[in-house]
Amino acid sequence: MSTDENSNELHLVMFPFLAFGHISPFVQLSNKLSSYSGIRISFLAASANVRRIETMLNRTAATQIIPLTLPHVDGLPEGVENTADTSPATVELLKVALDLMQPQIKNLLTHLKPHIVIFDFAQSWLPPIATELGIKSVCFSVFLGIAIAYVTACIGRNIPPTIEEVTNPPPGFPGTIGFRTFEASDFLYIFTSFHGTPSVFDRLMKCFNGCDAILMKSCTEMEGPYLDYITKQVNKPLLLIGPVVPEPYSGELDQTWTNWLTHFPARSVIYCSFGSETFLTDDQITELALGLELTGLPFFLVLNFPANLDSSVELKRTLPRGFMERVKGKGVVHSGWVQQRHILAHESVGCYVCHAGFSSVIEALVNDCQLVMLPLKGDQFMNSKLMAMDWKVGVEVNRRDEDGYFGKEDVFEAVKSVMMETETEVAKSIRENHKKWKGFLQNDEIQKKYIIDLVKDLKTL
Ligand SMILES: C[C@@H]1O[C@H](OP(=O)(O)OP(=O)(O)OC[C@H]2O[C@@H](n3ccc(=O)[nH]c3=O)[C@H](O)[C@@H]2O)[C@H](O)[C@H](O)[C@H]1O
Repeated sequence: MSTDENSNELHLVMFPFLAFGHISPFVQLSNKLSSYSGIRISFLAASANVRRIETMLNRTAATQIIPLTLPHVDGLPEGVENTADTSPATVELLKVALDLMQPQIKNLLTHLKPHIVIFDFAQSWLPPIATELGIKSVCFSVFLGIAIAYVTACIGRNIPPTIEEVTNPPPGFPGTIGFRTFEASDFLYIFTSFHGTPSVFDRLMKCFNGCDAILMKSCTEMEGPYLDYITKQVNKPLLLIGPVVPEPYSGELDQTWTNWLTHFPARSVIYCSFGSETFLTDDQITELALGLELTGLPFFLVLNFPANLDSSVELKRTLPRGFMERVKGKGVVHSGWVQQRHILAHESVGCYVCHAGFSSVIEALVNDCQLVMLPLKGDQFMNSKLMAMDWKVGVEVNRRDEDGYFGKEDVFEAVKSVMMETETEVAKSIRENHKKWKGFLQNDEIQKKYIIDLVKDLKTL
């Protein structure tokens, strides 16, 4: 592809799925690229999401946000335009709305005339539209290579795999990482069709087949064998962003939390949270809360609930009886958004119990807290395996194979292994590996090199 003869400018359209877990990596990518001269970004966003994106996207003269109108879909309340604002019952209707946007997107692309449209897994209808308009399309995976590799292992199947097939790594799959029964059962979600729309697997395959290149939020140092495996499976150019480390939030940590955290000795507090849209079941909340109490360490527990529920009612309903009184002065439970990057950077925080959302684990690694993972859905299982079994930078809470049940003792044992038994070989090597990856992730030169190469790759697509 050749850029505009006169300006040599590369105009990119960004088009993420309607979820902030997806919008955020598209914003990170835009911010990395727009810091280079000659890159123009048009960021497509459903109207209701624009204000929040404005606070995240570095605005330059060459960056614009273009509001989209989400078509009406029966059952999807007006103004609900991202997964965090839906209820579990209506979340899949967002894909119905997205699919109805094809004429709007075609019209926009016709007028914007970008060189490349960078799009998400759900917009499987986009590559043919882009090709028809003479625009290159790049499918950007916000998931790690290891998760995508496992999906591409199913290429060529006429019917979805069975749970038994998913639990065993397919021939040629790098390493020995396979799924447990409850993880395999969760993985089968990608083969399920809702409201008559294509399954995630079908969408992803159409995206991969139709696009000009696949862009991964990863790099060879982090996931070389998995990226090689994907390349073999999809037979498309694989572009890499490199190690993407979220930019630190500006400003200070809220005074209330600073005051609370500062009460405790350095590296003693457990921060426990599950990202932007992962919710625990009642039983999981009970066992987690009791497990944290059992450690005897101070803790800051963040529990969120689907948008259609009242979180204060849910907290009262789900926390064990007498729990808040027993942990008074030592533990806090909060519902709602917190300044996670500030919290992880606070010197009192020594352990992060989390869902293994990729941004969250990276944020833990660039700080000094120990990583205890409790993955609950989708790519989180694979992210956690990469961290615990490949990189060996943290531990996973032990679970029952058939249904993923964990008890308070399992939470306690996992925390104990990294926070109290610090002289064991395992704990020592976890700390060593953490240090190594922290150095790698903080190396600006490596990050810059990947972005420079990516810009070159995009220009020559
Ligand atoms: C692709 C999708 O991303 C999802 O990610 P989610 O947004 O939960 O988690 P992270 O990647 O850790 O990202 C979460 C991001 O939100 C920030 N944050 C979150 C909550 C809060 O209260 N305050 C914060 O600052 C946090 O610091 C991080 O930067 C899931 O894994 C899902 O499985 C995956 O498919």
